[in-house]
Amino acid sequence: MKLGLITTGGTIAMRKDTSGKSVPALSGENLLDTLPKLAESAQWEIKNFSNFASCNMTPAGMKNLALSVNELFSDPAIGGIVITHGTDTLEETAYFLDTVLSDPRPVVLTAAQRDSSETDSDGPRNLLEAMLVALDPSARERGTLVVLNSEIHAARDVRKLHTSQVNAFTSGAAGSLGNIDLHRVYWHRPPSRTPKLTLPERLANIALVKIYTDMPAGVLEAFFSAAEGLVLEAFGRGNIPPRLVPALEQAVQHGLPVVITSRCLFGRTAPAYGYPGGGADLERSGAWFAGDLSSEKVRLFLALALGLQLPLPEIKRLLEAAGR
Ligand SMILES: NC(=O)C[C@H](N)C(=O)O
Repeated sequence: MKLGLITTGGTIAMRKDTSGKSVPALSGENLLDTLPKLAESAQWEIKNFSNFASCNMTPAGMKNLALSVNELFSDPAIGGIVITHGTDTLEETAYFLDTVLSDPRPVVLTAAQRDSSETDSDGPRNLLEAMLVALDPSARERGTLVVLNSEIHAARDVRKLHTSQVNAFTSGAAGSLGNIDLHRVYWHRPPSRTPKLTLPERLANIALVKIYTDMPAGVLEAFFSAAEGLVLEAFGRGNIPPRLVPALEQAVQHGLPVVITSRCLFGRTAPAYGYPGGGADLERSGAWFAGDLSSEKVRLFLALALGLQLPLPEIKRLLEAAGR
């Protein structure tokens, strides 16, 4: 089968420099050279999209990546696409692609936590297993997938939880979609359906603000002029210090969508508390809730939906469906 390989960079494509620090080094061709089995098992169409650390990825870059995926898929002989990416922002790119891609063929993101200079780098195995998933006929129509450490994750659920370990990625309570064992792909569950959006001409500029104890209202207000929408990463179930509520209300009155997420890694936000600054107070002030979708993913969803100029009530409905 013919597969596409799009390389964007990340530790998987890095090597140690003379000072012992990891820096970008390998092209797509170099990556395939690391494992003869990769070259044998598929015919590859390589696209070296970029070679940077994933702190350089942007929503505009994700949009270009989506266009590159669609361009590769215009070849009916391509059965699936593997994308290599840095782990730092991988879950964002995966979610963006999952939201805007509609082709049933698998798109599988993979990465590494240890660069290619390490004798026990996780890159070659991750790349090989990502290829096995992309080649698997039952990987079709499962949305954008993330393969690391022999696990297959759904883009909407996956998060990087550890800075350095090879088992850094988890899907929390939702669990992984499947795994790879002795070069065989096993599926545990279908992915949950998430709303799809078309690619807008322009992506809206959304600020993600982490709320902290004793945060001055002025700090929050400083974001209003800089953004077309706000994601407030609140405490717990979705609560903020009461003195920030008038600022939130003001943002809503200025027409900015304000979405409450949580600094808790797992579980849903909800307007469950009735005290000042509690979720019910925020809902009354016009804020929206997005279930268990992470702050970063809510930001991308808003950037796409506002970019499409969808009416705000429609965006609220879609976001609630995205957060389930
Ligand atoms: N493991 C990695 O890929 C981390 C790297 N800093 C990146 O995101 O590009």
